[in-house]
Amino acid sequence: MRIFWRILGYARPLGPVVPQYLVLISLATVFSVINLTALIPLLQVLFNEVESGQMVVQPSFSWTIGYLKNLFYYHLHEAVATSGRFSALYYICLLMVASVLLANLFRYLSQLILARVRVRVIQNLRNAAFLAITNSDVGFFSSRKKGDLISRVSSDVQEVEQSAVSALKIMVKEPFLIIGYFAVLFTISAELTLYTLTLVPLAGMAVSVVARRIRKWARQTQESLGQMNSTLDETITGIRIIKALAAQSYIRQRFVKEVKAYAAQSFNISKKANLASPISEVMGVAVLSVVLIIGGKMVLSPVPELSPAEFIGFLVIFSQVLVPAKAISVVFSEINRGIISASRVFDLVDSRPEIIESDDTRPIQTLERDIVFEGVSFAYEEQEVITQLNMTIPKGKIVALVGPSGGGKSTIADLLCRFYDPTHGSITVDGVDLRSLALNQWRGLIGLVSQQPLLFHDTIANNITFGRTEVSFAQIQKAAKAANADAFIEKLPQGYETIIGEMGNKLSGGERQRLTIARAILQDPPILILDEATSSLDAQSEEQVQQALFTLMKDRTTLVIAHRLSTIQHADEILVINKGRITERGTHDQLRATSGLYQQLTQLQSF
Ligand SMILES: Nc1ncnc2c1ncn2[C@@H]1O[C@H](COP(=O)(O)OP(=O)(O)OP(=O)(O)O)[C@@H](O)[C@H]1O
Repeated sequence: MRIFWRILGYARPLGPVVPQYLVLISLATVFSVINLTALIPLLQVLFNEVESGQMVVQPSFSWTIGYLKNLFYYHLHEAVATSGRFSALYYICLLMVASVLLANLFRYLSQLILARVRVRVIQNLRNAAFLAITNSDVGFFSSRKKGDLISRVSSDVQEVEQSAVSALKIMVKEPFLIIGYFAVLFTISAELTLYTLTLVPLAGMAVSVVARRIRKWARQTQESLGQMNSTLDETITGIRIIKALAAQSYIRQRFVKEVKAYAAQSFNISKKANLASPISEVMGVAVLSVVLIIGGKMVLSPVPELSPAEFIGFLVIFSQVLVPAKAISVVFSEINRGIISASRVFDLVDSRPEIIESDDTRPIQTLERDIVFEGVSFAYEEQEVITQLNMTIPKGKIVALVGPSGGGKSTIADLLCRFYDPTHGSITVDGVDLRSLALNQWRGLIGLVSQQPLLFHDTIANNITFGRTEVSFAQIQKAAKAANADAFIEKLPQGYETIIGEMGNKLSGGERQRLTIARAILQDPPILILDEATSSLDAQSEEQVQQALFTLMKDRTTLVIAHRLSTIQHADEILVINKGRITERGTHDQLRATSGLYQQLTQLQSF
């Protein structure tokens, strides 16, 4: 239930619509009740229970249903006396049509309000989940499955909409009707109503047992869905490799297995969920029969406590009570699914990043002097991947990291971006610990050109500006020119407005890289992290990318994870990183003169 209230909390700022809703639903209820209750006088007229000529005294006013009833009968008697039974019938029918019209009008208006609430809840919930994803640490994503995260933001939120939020509709509408109907039932026969009141909860209990079972299955179903999404995502992303390895049948088998598990679990849920309705229906009819027996006795006794018309009216109204009661019981079983999905979404929403700003955060505008790693060690889990690292990147200089794969180069770059904090030692920027700096300001000073260019299914211009709106077309073009990208862009059919496909898959590797370089040039960050691409480009492409990189690195403080000899030759210091430690350091010429790892690597030319 706590989760349910929390879901409703996402309706903010729609709180002020509550009174509006209450008024509308009350009116809808009143007219629905009038509509059904009109049946009793109708039957009385038909059964000749309202005798013509019999006049009653006009009742004196009071705030009770009894007053309304008496007033109605006063006018009914009058109508029968003056115009005859048939006209009375005619008036009652008019009353029924008018009341059903009004009831439905108010119900429609109240449902519009609920629809607004529903839409708002889902909108806010989805945004909150996405916000949590964008706020999460980089490390968060290595321990989570992408498909599972996607399914939390998409299908879990949808599940909340379909069940929990729809349940809201029933839960705030039907109780009003039940109360309204019971009020009338009480005025017809308090005794009979009391009997029925003791029986209704029995029916409810049976349904709640079913509801509890459903929870268990619901969580598993959503988890299976996440698993399926993961496989789907991996397959689409890696379709080239899957085909090249002829692994289609392997991946299909995996997917088929997951789909089967999902199907089995959702069938289990349906088995239980569909039980709710028959159980409540059978219980409903059982309760109705008991009422028939007790009420029948009251009508048939020598001194009837109820007239036949009242009894039929009672039964009709009581059968209507069962409709909302049944709806509520079904909702209780459905709501469980929504609650499970909601708790999966809230898990995500509640995840707190570990990398946060300290209370006394210091602002940073630019790099003045240097970045210093002092005794830095780092472990992702148990195993240390960086050990006692000392290095200085002076302002305006290029420091290159080289070394065998898995040595820890990317981890050093991640530490510099503060995607992770060192487990030991410190990183200082102009003498200030990185952990004390305003995080977003610091990251804003860093331009990251990575091995896997992040490109979106959007135009070239938008991929270069990357969310910055204040940039003119001339600036975009200038950046593209500096990155050696202008020539190929101009040749494209729509130039800068060409859509480049998902992850830029309509461009070549070299073109993609130059586009991200153009983006970095436009961003103009004082610090640059360059994770060079290992993928081999042809000589011409390589030359163009290289030139673009030199333009980019000019006058910037650069940490480069180097894979090309040409970049390294210009580095002010080269650090050879092996198994998390610096094993050699110096300039290209100095290191080449030694007979260490660096010399071996240069002989391979690419590393
Ligand atoms: N998210 C992670 N969780 C756990 N271990 C990780 C994670 N990322 C990297 N590692 C491990 O840390 C070590 C260093 O990895 P890193 O990516 O920094 O190496 P690298 O020198 O950049 O390699 P490459 O040149 O192949 O990109 C490796 O042993 C790797 O398996």
